[in-house]
Amino acid sequence: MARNKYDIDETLQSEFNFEQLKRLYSYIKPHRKEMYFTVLLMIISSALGMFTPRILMKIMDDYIPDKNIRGVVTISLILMLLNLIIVVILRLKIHITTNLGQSIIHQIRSDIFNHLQELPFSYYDDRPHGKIQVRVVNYVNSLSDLLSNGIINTITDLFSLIFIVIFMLSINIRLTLLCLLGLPILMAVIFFIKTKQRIAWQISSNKSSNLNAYIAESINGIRVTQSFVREEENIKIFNSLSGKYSDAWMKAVKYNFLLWPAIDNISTLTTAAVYILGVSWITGDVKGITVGVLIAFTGYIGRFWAPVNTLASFYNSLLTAISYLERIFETIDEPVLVKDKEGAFEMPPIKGTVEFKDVVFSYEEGIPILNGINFTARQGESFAIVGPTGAGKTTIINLISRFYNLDSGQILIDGIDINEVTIKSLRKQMGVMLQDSFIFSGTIMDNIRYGNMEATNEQVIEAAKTVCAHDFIMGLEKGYDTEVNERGSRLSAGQRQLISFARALLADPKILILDEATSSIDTETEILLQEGLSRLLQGRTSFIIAHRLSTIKNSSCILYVDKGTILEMGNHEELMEKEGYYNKLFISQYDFLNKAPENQELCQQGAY
Ligand SMILES: Nc1ncnc2c1ncn2[C@@H]1O[C@H](COP(=O)(O)OP(=O)(O)OP(=O)(O)O)[C@@H](O)[C@H]1O
Repeated sequence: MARNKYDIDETLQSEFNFEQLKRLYSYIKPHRKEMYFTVLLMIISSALGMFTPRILMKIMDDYIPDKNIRGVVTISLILMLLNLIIVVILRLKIHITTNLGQSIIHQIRSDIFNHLQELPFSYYDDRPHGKIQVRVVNYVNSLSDLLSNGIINTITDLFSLIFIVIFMLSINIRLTLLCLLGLPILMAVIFFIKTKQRIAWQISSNKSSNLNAYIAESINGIRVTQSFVREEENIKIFNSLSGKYSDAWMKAVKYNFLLWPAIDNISTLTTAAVYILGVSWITGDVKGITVGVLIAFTGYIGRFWAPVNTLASFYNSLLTAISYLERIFETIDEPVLVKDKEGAFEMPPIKGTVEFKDVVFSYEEGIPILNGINFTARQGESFAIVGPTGAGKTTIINLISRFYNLDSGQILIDGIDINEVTIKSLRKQMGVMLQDSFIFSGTIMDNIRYGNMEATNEQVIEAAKTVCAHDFIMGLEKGYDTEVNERGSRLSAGQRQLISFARALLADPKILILDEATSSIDTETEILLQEGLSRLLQGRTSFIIAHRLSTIKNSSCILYVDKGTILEMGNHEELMEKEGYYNKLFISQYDFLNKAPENQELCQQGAY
């Protein structure tokens, strides 16, 4: 059972997790030199900006009363120069930070994707693919603003604040203290909303994940949806999920929006207080407070609240980012359950003996799927596995490639326990054709070559010829260079199977695993294919699952499996003689097919 579905929220972390920020820093660390340089530039720019109100104060209090026009002109030129330097610094900062943000994001995205490549089938069995996708793309992108601007702006703004307070103090201590009175009020607001805001963002990220999971599922299942006229139902589900996401987002954003009005109100109140008290202090002849001082001071007050605003935004994006980081790191930390054991060695060139010894396996704890499987397939033998649907056939062959870990027992290849060797060296020597013959976007040639990246074009064509795929490929407009879409939607199911069949063969494996490899291939092609297939199986150990029993009649051994147990084992003749499960299955299939007039001719040809 899937651990997670599109309508089930993922669990939330209950605490603000500083560990995630520490880990985020490990991505920033390699770029710290550029970061320090940019912060330095920004500090210079902000320090330069601090001089403007002071210069204005000088004009108001000295040059204008003295009618010193030369002084005004000189000072104006200095101001222009300062602004020019600030603009150049800002341009440089934008350039550096954008590159920086993107490199960090690229690194995080690569780490998730690389890890996803390692994760076992069980990880993908357990959760909707849309929820995985949203982490790699959307969540990582959401960090972009924080990484490219947020951190640098915050450090710079902290310095700006310090400068501003120093400048303000240097002008007038009394007015400065009046202005700083607003800060504790702001702190109280932040403290009040912080936990609610974090949880709101976590919920919002969950809802977006659910929505993405459903969109991915709907796109994958669109053919079934349209066949069963389920469009309206789907739209309803989509609208409900989308609505929940919008509501969650609005709620989270509302907390963010609480901060800005709070800052605005506090800054307006303190500015008003500075004006009112400042004017009354000027008229009351309080020492050190002049018109110039008041004008310069209000200039600083404006600048004081701007960085406070940025810091509050940073705090908001930090909380949002933490809800995404939680998911991103969770994916990167997902344990690779099927991995090389310490001291694992390279699988020597496989000869082909495969032995199952008391293999017990379950996908989920407590629900055994295989209950002690025992058999030995010797080098070059072809083993067929038959049985009712859900019997455990695919599970048996998936274990040979070690796609899952066993609960107990052993699988030995040439006498070596497959747990003892590296997974890559094991899988490289096997040709596997899974039930879902997946086609990647690219050319037909690329798709077949997936089985052996070093294969030449001639080898690819040879493999295609062996599995009777060559003729239909040559019939496509560009032959082997014809582009196919992901999942091979422009190919028929049988054509897709032939391509993945060729792909499996190209690896020239000593062990060949074919799960329903020929189920969608028409019977006439299959008759042709049988010949190629029997040539191909020579010298290789093969495991074939086929519902069409004609395909496996000539196998060295047939395993009849039901409910995770081998009920019968032997070749076709032996099992037919036994008059047990296999015999019953064979006769019922033969009868069924023979009754259909169009099949009679093919039956006589031996296709069934
Ligand atoms: N990823 C999974 N997680 C949990 N249970 C699973 C998983 N895959 C298969 N099963 C269960 O394991 C049992 C055996 O499945 P398996 O795919 O091996 O059957 P099969 O004999 O190949 O069936 P079919 O002929 O229909 O392909 C089934 O009961 C199935 O429900």
